[in-house]
Amino acid sequence: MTQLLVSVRSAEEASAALAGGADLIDVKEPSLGSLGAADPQVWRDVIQMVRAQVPVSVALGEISDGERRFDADSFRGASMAKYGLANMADSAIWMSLAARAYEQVPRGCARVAVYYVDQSRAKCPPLHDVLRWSGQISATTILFDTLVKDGQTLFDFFTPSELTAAIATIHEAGMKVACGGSLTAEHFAAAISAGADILAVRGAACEGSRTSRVNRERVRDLKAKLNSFVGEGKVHYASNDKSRFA
Ligand SMILES: O=C[C@H](O)COP(=O)(O)O
Repeated sequence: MTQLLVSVRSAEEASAALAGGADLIDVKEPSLGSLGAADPQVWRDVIQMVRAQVPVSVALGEISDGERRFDADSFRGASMAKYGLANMADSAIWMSLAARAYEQVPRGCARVAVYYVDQSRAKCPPLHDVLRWSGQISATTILFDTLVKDGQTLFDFFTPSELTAAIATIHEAGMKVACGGSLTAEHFAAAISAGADILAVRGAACEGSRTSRVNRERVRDLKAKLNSFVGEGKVHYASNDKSRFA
């Protein structure tokens, strides 16, 4: 069943996301970018607050920001970790640079490989290269996200059928797929129909912009929307059938 991931920047926001029914909590600092790394003390605060009720993932920033060392202890209690690959498209050695950065993620913490769907703006490597490389870091999940948060969503860059095909390829490779990128409830049907395992949101869970606060009621509404598809199996999404899931 598709799960709801909510990105938070504090233990207080994690509490709101949990109370709203989030299935996974992701820690990031949204003012520092799409995958902005929060201070490891924030990771610890969130992990302590969540008390293993749901998995917690941590965002580690961009590989292109340069090597930032994280204390191995900071990852204690984190289930997943991810870096962004923005600005790596022109690097001949991005695969080894990125693989080296992931080496500091302890083995018990699953690695998530990220593909920015606004690839030309993000200047990130193409999807097929990210997938080829994901084996090098033993990634368990591929996250589709947008680098630039200007209102364009995942579906401004992927048609539903392109997303379906990409997810099928990733599933065949034995990995899960998390879909993010300014998704709102009205995108859920298309993403679930395409086969997404996880829907990753921040902006839609916040009171205002994605740098404002996560709101419990908003998370509850998003979870209710997701739950409305339970039992549907693959949602049969078609352009003339949107109203059923709107
Ligand atoms: O991990 C996914 C991102 O936090 C999604 O953020 P967004 O919904 O504001 O694009």
